[in-house]
Parts: sequence; structure tokens; C-alpha cells
Amino acid sequence: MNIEQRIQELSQELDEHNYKYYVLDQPSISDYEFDMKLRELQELEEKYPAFASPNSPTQRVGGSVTKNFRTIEHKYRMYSLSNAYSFEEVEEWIARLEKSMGTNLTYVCELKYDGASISLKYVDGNLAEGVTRGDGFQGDEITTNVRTIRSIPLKLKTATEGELFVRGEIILPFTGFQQLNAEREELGLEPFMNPRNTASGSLKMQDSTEVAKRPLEAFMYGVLGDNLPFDTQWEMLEFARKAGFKVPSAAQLCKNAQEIQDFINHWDKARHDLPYEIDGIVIKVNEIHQQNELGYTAKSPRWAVAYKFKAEQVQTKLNSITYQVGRTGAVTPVANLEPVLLAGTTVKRASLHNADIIAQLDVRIGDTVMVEKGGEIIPKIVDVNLDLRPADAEKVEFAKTCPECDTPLERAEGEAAFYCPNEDGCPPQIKGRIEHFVSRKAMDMESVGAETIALFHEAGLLNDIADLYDLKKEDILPLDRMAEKSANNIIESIVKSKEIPFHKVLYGLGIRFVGETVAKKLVKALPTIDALMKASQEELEAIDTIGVRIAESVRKYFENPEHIEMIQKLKDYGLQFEAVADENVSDKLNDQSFLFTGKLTEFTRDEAKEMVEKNGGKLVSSVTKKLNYLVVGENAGSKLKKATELGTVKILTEQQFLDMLQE
Ligand SMILES: NC(=O)c1ccc[n+]([C@@H]2O[C@H](COP(=O)([O-])OP(=O)(O)OC[C@H]3O[C@@H](n4cnc5c(N)ncnc54)[C@H](O)[C@@H]3O)[C@@H](O)[C@H]2O)c1
Ligand SMILES: [Zn+2]
Repeated sequence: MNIEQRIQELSQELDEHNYKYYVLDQPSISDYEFDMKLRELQELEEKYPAFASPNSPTQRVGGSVTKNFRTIEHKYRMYSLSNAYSFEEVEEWIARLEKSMGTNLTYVCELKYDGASISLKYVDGNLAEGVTRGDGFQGDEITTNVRTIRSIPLKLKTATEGELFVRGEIILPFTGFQQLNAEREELGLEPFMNPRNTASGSLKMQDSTEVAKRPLEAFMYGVLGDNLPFDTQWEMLEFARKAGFKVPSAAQLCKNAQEIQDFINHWDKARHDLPYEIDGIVIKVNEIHQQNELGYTAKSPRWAVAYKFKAEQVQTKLNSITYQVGRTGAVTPVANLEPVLLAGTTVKRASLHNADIIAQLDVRIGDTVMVEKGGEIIPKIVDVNLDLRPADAEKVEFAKTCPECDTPLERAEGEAAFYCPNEDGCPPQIKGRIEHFVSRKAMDMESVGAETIALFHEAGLLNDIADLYDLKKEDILPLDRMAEKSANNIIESIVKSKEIPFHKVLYGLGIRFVGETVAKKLVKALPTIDALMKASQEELEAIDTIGVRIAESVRKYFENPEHIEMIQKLKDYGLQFEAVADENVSDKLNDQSFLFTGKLTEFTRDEAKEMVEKNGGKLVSSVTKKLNYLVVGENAGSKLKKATELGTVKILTEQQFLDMLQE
């Protein structure tokens, strides 16, 4: 292949990967591989400028606008960053700068948050627009989605006049990522790849109530506008903090290469203790007039560079594969590894996801495998070192029978996972279903935990959820570790659960694909269990957002006579199987918390309470970090002050609250 062809080939390949990464949020190669290809292209173009095209991926920011949102032109262009993969490259960058600017430069080192870039426009201190980076010249207008992110102030805390643009990164912390994936797995959906792609995908959802459920965070690092009251990057960060933005305190002012190197080395280790992912360190020239003097290349500022951390990979031996059975019967293969140190922790197990992945990797027992820790919590096997494959390496035959109950496994067409079909006899499935039933979002039986369930199950007292309501104090008291007080608490929380509304009971049944939201939608359309049991496939599919797959799953559940029998028992025990008249008029406020303060003029307190509850929100009585919205009437006092100080609470006028219900 000649040089020109190689340049074309690389450009095409990179364009394709940019599309998958930025538009679909589903990259198919690692960032490192991507960066290496980009670098190869860059080097070829430098050597053979005649073949370099102005449209090359080296010359442009990789994203683009989509058709789903209004396109907004950026007043100030949004750039990418040039990368350094070793400290030597950082030193070369410093040397180049010092050559043109002199040696007394100062730098700001910041964490490079791994999420999606955002530009926020404030007009006279009020949030007016949130726009994605897009292709750097124009982006998608996603203001309604941005408004759901609590760390983005709707109103700045410092008085500003005219337009102000604040730049930053929207990220999804690890806990939120795990929680979302746990929910997805319960619903039988493919888990998300990593926090970055999930954050970016979340911002581009059409339904902002869905976005509101994702615990996104915003970290800001740049402020642009006319006549701004600061001269350095360092002061800019402080300005953003005072204005009410989250600006992580890790940033540091550095005077020389040594201090920069210390900062990098520190965070290369300390990053593993952060609750969110960073993929590098950004080093910026501190003085803004010097930044302006240095200017930009086609793609990135000359005054900043991103030092990228090395992908965390290690080699180790695959000793065996075991299989875990979940609540839905899905069987997940887990790789047992020769223990190895990776990213500061000892790794003994890695995820292998499903049979297809095992086949794709052609991984064999005894192989030396590459294990990587990306954004995921559990490391994964990404490659096999064929050079080290022993002659007797054993091909992996995916389990044919359930490791817990020996039933032959089944796989539905088009699905990645194998299932154990022995729903009623397979212990992890039985226990898992009961755990789900008692969980907070379902029957909320605080005193009944996983250990208790296992204990009762082993004692033969608990084989399905209906058995819970038949538990007697005298049956459980003789069991190990069961004190009078805990037995009382257990019985009490079981009795209390009879008040839990129908949609939560329905969610608690654990019908496949019926999550919280689906359960609410079903109950809204079919407010009694009898109506739901009688509903045909067509009737179910006619309900808003209920598709073929969910409808089929609901039908199948109610076709099972054992389920009908169990529901009859639950009915007899007095559980709620009918929606209370006009309960949950909508779920617009979807579990967000509200507090009203000051003298209300548009509605009374009782009306306010009713509006919140009917729309799926909840009322709280004090201003804490858990509060989402404070609605202020006239002469609001200490609560407003406290909420403003916290900076995480959104402040609404009565009218804005009403508008929210209208939206
Ligand atoms: N795997 C793939 O297929 C694929 C495809 C395309 C891009 N990528 C990856 O995406 C990245 C390239 O994307 P990019 O152009 O957005 O570059 P980048 O993510 O490497 O750097 C630029 C971005 O960093 C962000 N950033 C985070 N913290 C910052 C801070 N403190 N100060 C300033 N900016 C900060 C900004 O939003 C900015 O837009 C590379 O890592 C590349 O590997 C991967
Ligand atoms: Zn089983």
C-alpha cells in the first residue's frame, strides 16, 4: 500500500470510530488504539503534507451535531486537546512554550474528567442554554436535559451582566454507573459500557425526566465572556466556584516541570480513589494574555496539553471459569485468575459477560490473558496472549447445566445470555426474587435483608414471596442469630408492606422487563391486577412505551398458574392490587424532592403538597443535600439562605413550579 492510500484508509477508519464514539456512544476499539491510529495519521501527514486533507480527523474535533436537537453555533469555538503519552512529551511541550514565551511561565494542572463536554450560556446570571461540543463550531442544544443536573446552577450566585459562557464536563460517578447497570441487568437490558459513554448518551436522550434519573454531575473548568474579572486560569477556577459551580479542588498551580511531574505522579495513583473516572491531567498556561498570544491549532489550544494515563492492563493466567446465577436465572461466566496487582488492587476475578464474548476471544483455560480496568468496577479480559498458550490449554465449553440446580440451560433466540429455566427450584433465583420483592423501591421491608432471606430459605420457611406473609414469630425465633427484637422488626415490616401501593407491588413481583417506570405505566393504563391479568398482547402493546418484548413477558408471567395462585394468596393476605383512585396523576416529578418556603400566593400549602404527590414527587421538611427543589414564595428566609449556600438545591418561584407541571 502506498502512503496516500494508507492516509486515506486511516482517515476513513478514524471517521468511522468517531461516529461510533460520539454519535452512537458505542466505541468498538479502545481509546488507546484510537489515539495510536490518530497519531500514525498525524505523523504521516506531517511527513507527507501533500496528502494531508483539511478534513482529516487530525484537523477536526471528532463529534458532530445530531438531527434530534436544535443546532446552536458556538460563540466561542470548542476545541479538543492535544495529547501527551509520556512525561517526555510534556517536557517537549514546555520547552516549545518557553522558547517562545520565556521561562517564567506558570501552569495550572487539572484533572481531566472523562465525560462529555458542555458549554453553558448564562444571560444576566440565568442559565439560558446548554450545548454539546458537536463538531466544535456548532453543537446540540440540550438545555432541558442540562437543567436536570443538580450541580449546574440555574442562577449564578455572583451578579453578572450580559452573556457568560461556562465550559466543563458532564460525568457519571462510579456509584451512579453501577446503580444504572444493576437496574438494566434486572430489566434484562445490555449493561452500559463505561461511565463516559453513559454520560454522553444520557445527555442526548429525548426525555428529560429520564435524564433526571441519571445521577450526572458537572465539573467546570472554563469561563468565557467580555470583560471578565480575572487574568489567570487559576482565578478563573475560583470565579467559577464562587458562581456556584463544582470545581474539584485537586487543581494546582505549578511553577516548573518538576511540580507538574509530581502532580501527574500523584494522581496516577490517587485517581483510583476518586469516585469518578479521569483519563489524564490537563496542563494549562496560567496567564490568559499568554494563552491568547499562543492561540490555537485547527483542533486544539497551543496553551494546553492533556497527559493521558496509560490504560491499566496486566497479564495473568486464567485458572478456571465459574458461573453465577442471578435473580432472573441469567447465567454469567466469571473468570478466576491468578491473583495480580492492577490499578492498586489485587484482582482475582474478571468479567467475561457471556458465551459470545468467550467465543470471540477464543479464551482457553490455562491461557495468559490481558486484563484491563476501564471505567467498569469489575475488570475485564480484553485479549489473549497466544504466544504463551500452553499446548494443553483447554477450550471453554459454556456450562450446559445450572451450577446451582443442575437443570439444563436455555438460550432464547437473539439473546446473549443463557438462562436456568428452573425458576421455582433454583435457590439463587428464589432468594433473588425475594430480595427484589423486599427491596426499597418495591415493598421496602427494611428489616428483611439478604442474610435473613437466606436463613429463612435454608430453614424451609421461605420458598416464594407469599411465604413472607405466613411467617410467624414463633417459627423464626428459634433460628440462629434471631433475637426477639429483630424478629419483631421483621414481622412489623412485613405487615407494614401491605400498605405499599399497587405499582410497587407489581414492580416487586419481578416480572422480566418490568422495572419501576414500566410498572407505573402499566398500572396507569390497567389499574387493577385483574385487568392486567386479562389484558391481551395487543392491549398491552397499545400502552405508551410498552413494546412487544415487555408485553410478551407480562403475558407469559400471568399464563403461569403458579403465579396466579401466588397472587391469589397475596391478595388474601391483603396486599394492594388496585391503584387508589387517581394516585400518581403523572410521574413528571419522578421521585424528586420538594420543599415550599415563604408566603405562597399562587396556591396553598395543601394544594402544593397534593400537586407534588400526584405527580410522583415527594415532600421533605428541611433543606439538606437530598433536597432537589426549593419553591420560594414571598419573604423566604433561612431555608432559602441555606439552600443557596448548599449550591445543590434548585430554587424555583411558584410560577416556575407550576410551569414544571405544565411541561
Ligand atoms: N475508542 C474510540 O473509538 C474513540 C473514538 C473517538 C475518540 N475517542 C477518544 O476520545 C478522546 C478524544 O476526544 P476529544 O477530542 O474530546 O479529546 P479529549 O477528550 O482527549 O480532550 C478534550 C476534552 O477534554 C475535556 N476535559 C476534561 N477535563 C478537562 C479540563 N480540566 N480542562 C479542559 N478540558 C477538559 C474537555 O471536555 C475537552 O473537550 C480520545 O481519548 C480518544 O481516544 C475514542
Ligand atoms: Zn438453576
